[in-house]
Amino acid sequence: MKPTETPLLQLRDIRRRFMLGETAIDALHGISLDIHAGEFLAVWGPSGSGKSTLMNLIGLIDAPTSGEIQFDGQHTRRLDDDALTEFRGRQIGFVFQSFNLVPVLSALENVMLPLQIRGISEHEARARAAAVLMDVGLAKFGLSYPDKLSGGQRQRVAIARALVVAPKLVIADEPTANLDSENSRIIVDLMREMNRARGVTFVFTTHDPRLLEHVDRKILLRDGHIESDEVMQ
Ligand SMILES: Nc1ncnc2c1ncn2[C@@H]1O[C@H](COP(=O)(O)OP(=O)(O)OP(=O)(O)O)[C@@H](O)[C@H]1O
Repeated sequence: MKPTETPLLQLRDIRRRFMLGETAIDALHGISLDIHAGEFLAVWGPSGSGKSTLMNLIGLIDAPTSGEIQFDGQHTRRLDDDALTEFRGRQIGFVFQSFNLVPVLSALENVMLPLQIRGISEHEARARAAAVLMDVGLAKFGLSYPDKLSGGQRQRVAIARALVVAPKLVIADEPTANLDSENSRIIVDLMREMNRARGVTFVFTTHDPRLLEHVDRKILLRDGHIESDEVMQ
């Protein structure tokens, strides 16, 4: 990270209020944060602290109630829904705790899907997807369907699917929540390897402090506030 570079993400005084009937729930209370290209960052904290809410805002899936988010210098508030969808599709990959693979598609076809949605030919999509599957160690499993893969393997497919469009940012909300501790470690190591090899920025959330050992930076959320923001040496 070069300190003079424009941050990949700039969040300024972000607030997010949910209304449950007449009751207001303030999930985030004025978060300001810069994330630089190439960072490998974990957001952690207790249940209900606002981690998923923050991920949805950083991933441009949700909009803040107030405050400003710039992605690569672009004021996201100025994008309409179609522009935002297109922008998100090009710039951001997502990994979910429940893997979210399409059960009727093979591992390779799942990874091809984001490329085909963008109109890339089947031939090219197949070649690009196969290359990324190889990078995540699943070259031999391209023809396997999700129900024949272990949880750890499914999450590797999901990481390949997130990376195949060559996004600047991958957001992973609790990517290890459905995995045992050994597979959790393997998934965090794989994300780290992909971060280093491809220069892709990763932001992931976790409840598990053991997974914070190899991150560049860890942000502790509590009650919708940043309690600490530690950069590792
Ligand atoms: N759609 C919603 N409607 C109402 N309240 C919500 C909504 N989404 C989140 N909240 C509330 O906002 C607060 C933060 O929730 P959030 O899911 O971001 O926390 P979290 O840290 O991700 O929790 P967990 O670790 O359990 O997933 C909680 O009080 C939650 O109940």
